[in-house]
Amino acid sequence: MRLLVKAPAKINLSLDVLHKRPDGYHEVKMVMTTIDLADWIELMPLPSDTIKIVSHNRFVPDDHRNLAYQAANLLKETFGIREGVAISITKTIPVAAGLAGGSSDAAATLRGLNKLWKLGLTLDELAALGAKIGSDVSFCVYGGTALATGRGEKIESIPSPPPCWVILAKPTIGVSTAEVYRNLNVNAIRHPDVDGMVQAIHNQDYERICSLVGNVLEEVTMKMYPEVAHIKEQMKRFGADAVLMSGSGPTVFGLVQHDSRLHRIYNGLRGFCDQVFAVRLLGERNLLD
Ligand SMILES: C[C@](O)(CO)[C@H](O)COP(=O)(O)OP(=O)(O)OC[C@H]1O[C@@H](n2ccc(N)nc2=O)[C@H](O)[C@@H]1O
Ligand SMILES: Nc1ncnc2c1ncn2[C@@H]1O[C@H](COP(=O)(O)OP(=O)(O)OP(=O)(O)O)[C@@H](O)[C@H]1O
Repeated sequence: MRLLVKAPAKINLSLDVLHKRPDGYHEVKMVMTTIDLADWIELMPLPSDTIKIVSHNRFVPDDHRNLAYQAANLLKETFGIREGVAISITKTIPVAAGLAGGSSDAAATLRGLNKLWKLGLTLDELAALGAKIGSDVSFCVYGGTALATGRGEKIESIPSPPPCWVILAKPTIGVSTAEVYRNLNVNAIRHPDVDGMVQAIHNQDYERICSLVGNVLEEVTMKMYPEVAHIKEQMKRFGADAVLMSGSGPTVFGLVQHDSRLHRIYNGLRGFCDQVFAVRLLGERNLLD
């Protein structure tokens, strides 16, 4: 049996850092939502007891460093599985972009192998395993929209925001998440209103959602890469309703409700940025199953 699994990207509508923890991670409080920009993971059983990664993207490792490899390996070790699998990854999500591409590939691999190897694990169990691979993996196991706390692995699902377009523009740089967190001064943070964002989503109040978007990592990445600020300014100037950097960046996203404005923003960005996407929010969490 071959299995094809969708691995959607995420954006952070609100991202706050509360403090640095003794274990080196940062305690976060953030609202994340999946978007219809996705990698595809194909899982094929192998006769030998090995994990093989196939990817035609030169930025994606094809060995144990690949997060999808780590997901398969974790299941094999935890449940003593002797079967092999070939994992073919078709990338659409830009790499090292703040969109959780690798994390989503790992989450899709966990969901898919749960079926292929008939493990019968719940999403909560898969999410707990995912947290061992990376902080964003638990959210990606569920998808949809959530309030994430802890180091990002404690997930409370919330309704999805009202429908809108998401325009994404990625400058031609990749960002190291570890470096961005390292450069964050936790004593000089202007905290976004994450609770307000959750409330606005519950109320389906699009204008309020737009007014509350905020990400404390944005300033850090912008200092390192001024092109992020430039893209943000341009996206605002072209008429997006709200504009923010996702995760640790460098991708900037804009929310737009009117189709007419979408084309203007998209074409304007394409004038100076190679990687521009216009997609929809993905909707509720259980659409992934
Ligand atoms: C920026 C976000 O993408 C927002 O969703 C996440 O917080 C990062 O999630 P991620 O890429 O899955 O992060 P991980 O792979 O777990 O960690 C990469 C590195 O980022 C830093 N890190 C990550 C998460 C966190 N809450 N605090 C941290 O300080 C740590 O230095 C860690 O070594
Ligand atoms: N399946 C994968 N797809 C992409 N990158 C991967 C994958 N597995 C491992 N990597 C490595 O992880 C690094 C970060 O890539 P990724 O695209 O996941 O970053 P990101 O979108 O910034 O993640 P996040 O938003 O969770 O911080 C890459 O430079 C790459 O070397």
